Amino acid sequence: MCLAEFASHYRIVYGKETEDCKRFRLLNNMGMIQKRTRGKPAIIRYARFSEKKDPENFYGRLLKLYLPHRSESSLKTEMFPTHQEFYKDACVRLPGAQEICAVTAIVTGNQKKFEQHNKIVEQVLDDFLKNGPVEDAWNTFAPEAELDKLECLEERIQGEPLHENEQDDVPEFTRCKESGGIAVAVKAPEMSRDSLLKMYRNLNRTQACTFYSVCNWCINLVRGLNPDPFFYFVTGGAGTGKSHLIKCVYAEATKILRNLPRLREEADISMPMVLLTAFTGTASFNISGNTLHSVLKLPRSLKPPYQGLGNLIDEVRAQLSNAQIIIIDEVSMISKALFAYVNWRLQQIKGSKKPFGGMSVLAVGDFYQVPPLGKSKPLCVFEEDTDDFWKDYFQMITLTEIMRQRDDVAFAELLNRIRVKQKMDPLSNDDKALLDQALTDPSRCPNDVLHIFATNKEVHKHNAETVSVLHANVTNIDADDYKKDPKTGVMQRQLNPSKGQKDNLLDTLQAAEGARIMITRNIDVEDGLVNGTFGKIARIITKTEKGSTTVNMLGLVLDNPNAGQRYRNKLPGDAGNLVYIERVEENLRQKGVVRRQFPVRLAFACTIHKVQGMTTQSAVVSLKRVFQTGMAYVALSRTTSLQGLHITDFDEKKIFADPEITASLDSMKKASVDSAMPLFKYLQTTNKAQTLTIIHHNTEGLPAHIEDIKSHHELTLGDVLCFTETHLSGSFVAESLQLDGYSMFRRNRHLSYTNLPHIASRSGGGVALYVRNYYQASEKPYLQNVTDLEFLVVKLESPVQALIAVVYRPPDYSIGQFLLNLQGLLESLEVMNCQPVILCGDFNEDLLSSAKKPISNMLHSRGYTQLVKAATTDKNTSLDHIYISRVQHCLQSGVLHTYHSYHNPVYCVLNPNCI
Ligand SMILES: Nc1ncnc2c1ncn2[C@@H]1O[C@H](COP(=O)(O)OP(=O)(O)OP(=O)(O)O)[C@@H](O)[C@H]1O
Repeated sequence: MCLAEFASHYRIVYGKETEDCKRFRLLNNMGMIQKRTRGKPAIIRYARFSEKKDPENFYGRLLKLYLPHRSESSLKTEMFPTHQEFYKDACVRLPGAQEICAVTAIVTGNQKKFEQHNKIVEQVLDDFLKNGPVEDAWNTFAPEAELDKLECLEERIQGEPLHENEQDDVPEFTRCKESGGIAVAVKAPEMSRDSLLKMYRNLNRTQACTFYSVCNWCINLVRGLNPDPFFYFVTGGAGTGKSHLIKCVYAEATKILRNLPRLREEADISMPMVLLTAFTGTASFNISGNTLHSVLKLPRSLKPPYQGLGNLIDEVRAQLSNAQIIIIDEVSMISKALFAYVNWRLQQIKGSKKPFGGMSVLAVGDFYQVPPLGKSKPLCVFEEDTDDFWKDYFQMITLTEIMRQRDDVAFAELLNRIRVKQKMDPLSNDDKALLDQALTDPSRCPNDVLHIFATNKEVHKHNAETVSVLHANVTNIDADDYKKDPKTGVMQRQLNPSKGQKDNLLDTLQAAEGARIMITRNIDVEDGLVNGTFGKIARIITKTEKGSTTVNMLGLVLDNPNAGQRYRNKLPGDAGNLVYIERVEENLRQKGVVRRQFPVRLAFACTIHKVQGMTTQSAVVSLKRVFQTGMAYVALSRTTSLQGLHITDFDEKKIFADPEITASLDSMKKASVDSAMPLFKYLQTTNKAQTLTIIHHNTEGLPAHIEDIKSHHELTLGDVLCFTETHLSGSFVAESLQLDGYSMFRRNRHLSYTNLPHIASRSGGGVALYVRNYYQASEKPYLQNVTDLEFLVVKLESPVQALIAVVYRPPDYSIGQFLLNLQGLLESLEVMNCQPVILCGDFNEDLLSSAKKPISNMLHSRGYTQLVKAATTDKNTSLDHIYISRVQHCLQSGVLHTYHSYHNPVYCVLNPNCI
């Protein structure tokens, strides 16, 4: 007995009314069967369950009992009005009545439980059968879920590009170009090296660790070391600097990867080495990237089976041939299906079965913010029966320092708590008191500040009200609708727009010069004209034709001054900052109607979904109709300070995170990026007061890099900083070259040579030494028999003793002569009778090469040990050395990272107690 067969007899067995079957099917189709359990469908569920285990199951036997001997008509005479009566009868007739009784008891129990609202359900179903499905049917049961559904549908429709061929041809209309290209270039103006350096300097410690980890991977790739791809997930609360980090990683990784031998020789370096992508147009423009869909040419429907690229494959392969890393921003908005597609697509493009085609992935986002559209679970939540690339590969890095609200620490900390607050968790009294400061009566909220609501309905209402309050001259711009004449097949212009359309383009746009607006369509992703770009209307341009006047262009001033470069200077007489947009065209849901309208809406207010990723000075946030996890958190975290935040309709229950997210993030693998800062890591576990840390760094110019040095997280941990290639000249030392808390000693190149004028007269070179003020230190300037050497010696007198020398050997300085002079220096150091002696510098002798190493050999022969074992330059050479006379003093040594010099700093931590 199969289930279908049983179900087809079901009506006969219960025979109450033939509508039952229809209802069952409807319920089933609506996916409501689990929730709307009535007695009968529930029994079908049990049948399915027991059937699997035992083909000779209860229902099978029931049917054998009732059906084989009777015709359908005789059965009908034996209809049972209720389950109970049917079971009573079956118990008497069927052998094994005990088992049946047990099942009956379960069924009766379930019936009581599930059928308690039977009457209401019956009524609703009758209504449903009579009137068909109502669009917001769920509203009665779950208003929040319905809102969610409708909003998501709307957002999705707005975000999707139209297919070229979907349009009916309306005469004389040129559509705006949809962007579909590959992200081969940075979209917003490329940042200057100076602005990038400023951003690198500002990286906080975790941001810097991540930055260096990725850069290090790139350097290893360039060095030919074939490192395994990385799969990092960078997360952190709103404003913790995820986008800032992405921009830094993208720029530096691209710079390093340009040196890949393969690229240097033959490849076209205009093709991207790093793919910079995000799910939405706004998020991609924010990071100067492109949408994931357009970069990987993903289809709209993600349903399996996987659709390959077809004829496009060669073109896309060529365009992505250099790509080594893909960065995906706002990954929390990406569904599992889309993520799986990204994997397949990259495998196809790269012709490799390795995960993501062998590329490294930097996924960035915050799962505590607004979740993916529709029903899809967030990527990080593990599900048994779906491909889980996330759990298998990704390692998490958490940014904790809030950068957006860094000047309002109390507010920043409050936001961190709100981010993870569960629905039933109460806010602490302190947090309540802090939020109380932002509670504002709606009538007292400033009109000219962005209002943030949960739903589109609230947004539309606020916009309509505000435009008439703030602007006297409001122009109503009706949509131009065209409808096909069924007789002639010609598109006819409609006198009035079709009203009540739920489409992307408005029936009537209320426009006014000075009014805040938001673009609602991806007009040009590369140029920043995307769904979610904010600005204001500056000019309304009309044209008159055949006596009727229509608006044909809007001149906008966009909040992001970099956006819309390609849409400027279209009309004489403006300041060049206006971005002109025209109407776009769209098929309405109403069949056969094509609409032309400006893809903008008023934006005195917008939804929470639209403000994700935005930073603003002030905003009014209404929590009234918040319906989803993370929404309140996103809304409340937009302003840079609590002072700029106004909250209306406060309800702490509206602030809630998804517990599944907390659980899944807790169990996620953590990336050990702190190994990118070995010195910091080591000193964290050590009593710093009992160590002496010495760092050597070839700065490639102290004046050019002093700011990089001051902001370096590990250089500033050194007690003694030995610098080579200071590039200083003259006797004057700028104040900016001083380091807070350190005393500076220096020796310029031209003072260092007496017999080698060709070196002395060259710019560059030079050495300097900074000693932390905690130590009493003195320079040993005049050493007998030491000439023609760029060196500096400082003696630490107390609280510990050590003799520290820094040396620079220019690459063209002959080895023989250099060795002689170096020997002179060592002899002078030895007679000072101070141990240990530490000699560090850039010797331009590669310890990793197979060539002879006369300098290190000579030092070894005099009892010195070289401490640095790894490469110290981008080219995998080890030119920067630290020699120590008594190796037992060394606790730790290694190489640090920088972005500003070809040379990486080298360090050692010594034990002064031993000294
Ligand atoms: N290291 C930094 N130094 C200086 N400013 C920073 C730093 N990191 C981020 N910021 C600034 O803090 C603000 C928020 O940063 P960003 O947009 O990168 O955060 P986010 O984590 O991407 O936020 P959201 O999750 O809301 O999108 C921005 O104004 C950014 O310029």
